[in-house]
Amino acid sequence: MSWGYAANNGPDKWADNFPIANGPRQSPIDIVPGEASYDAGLKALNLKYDPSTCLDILNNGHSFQVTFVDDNDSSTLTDGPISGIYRLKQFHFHWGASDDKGSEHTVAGTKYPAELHLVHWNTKYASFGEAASQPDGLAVVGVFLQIGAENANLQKVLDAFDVIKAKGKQTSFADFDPATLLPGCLDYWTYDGSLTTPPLLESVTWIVCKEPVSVSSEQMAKFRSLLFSAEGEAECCMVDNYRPPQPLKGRAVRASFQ
Ligand SMILES: CN[C@@H]1CN(c2cccc(OC)c2)S(=O)(=O)c2sc(S(N)(=O)=O)cc21
Ligand SMILES: [Zn+2]
Repeated sequence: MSWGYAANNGPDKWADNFPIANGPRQSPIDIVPGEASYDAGLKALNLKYDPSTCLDILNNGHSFQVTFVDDNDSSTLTDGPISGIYRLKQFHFHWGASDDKGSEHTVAGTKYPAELHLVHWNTKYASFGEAASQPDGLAVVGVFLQIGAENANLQKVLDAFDVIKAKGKQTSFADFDPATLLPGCLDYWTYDGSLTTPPLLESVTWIVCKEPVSVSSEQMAKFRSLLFSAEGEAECCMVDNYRPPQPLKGRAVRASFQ
C-alpha cells in the first residue's frame, strides 16, 4: 500500500513507513504572524525563471506537477533567506474538496483553498536527489490562493488538465513562466522544515509569501476534476491532498517584513 491522503494511507499513517513524520522539523506549520520575528538581515527574494525551461505537466497521483529542465541555471532562486543558487525543479499545488480548506500552511489558523509550491534545489549538490537528503538542500516557495477573480495565468495550467486527468498521465507543457503565478508583493515568512509528503525529508528551507494570489471558484472546481486514481481504476477525485500543520518544536519563524 503506498501513501496517499485517504483514511487508510493518509497523513496519520505516514509515520508507519516514514518515522521522520514525527521529527523535529516537519512541515507544514501554522504561521502565527504575531509570533514571527522580523529579521532585517533577510534579503528580498530573487526569482529568475526562463519559460523555455518548462518541460511537461504530470498527474503523479498525489498532485499535478509542472516540471522544468534543471541542468543549467536558467530558472533559479537566489537571495531571500538562502545562500547560493537554487534551481527550479517543479511546481505543484495542494487543495481541498471545498473552498474552506486545502492549503498546507495556515495563517493564525486560517486555511486557504489552495497552496502553490515552487520546489528548488541547492546547486552546491550534484543533483536534486542528493540535495533532497541535505538539511540545506531544498527551498520551496509557498503561495496561498484565495477565492476571487479568475486567474488568467493559472488558467493556462488548468487548460492542460483534460489530458492528465488520471494518475500517471503526462503531457508536454512549454513556454510557461511560473513567475506569473507569484503575488505582486514578495514579503515572506521563512523557517526550517521538510517535504510535506513522504519521504518527508527534513531538507527544506520554507519561504511562504504573505500575499495570496486569486483563483476563481470555477477554477477550484477544475482542480477537483483531477483523479488520484489511474485509468481503469474506480474513479477517486483528487481533493484534500494536504498535510495538516505539524508541531513547531521550538523552531523560529522569521518575517522579511515589519
Ligand atoms: C511526492 N513528493 C513531491 C515530489 N518530490 C519528490 C519525489 C520523490 C522523492 C523526493 O525526495 C527525494 C521528492 S519533490 O521533492 O519534488 C516534492 S517537494 C514537495 S512539498 N509539498 O514539500 O513542496 C512534494 C514533493
Ligand atoms: Zn507541496
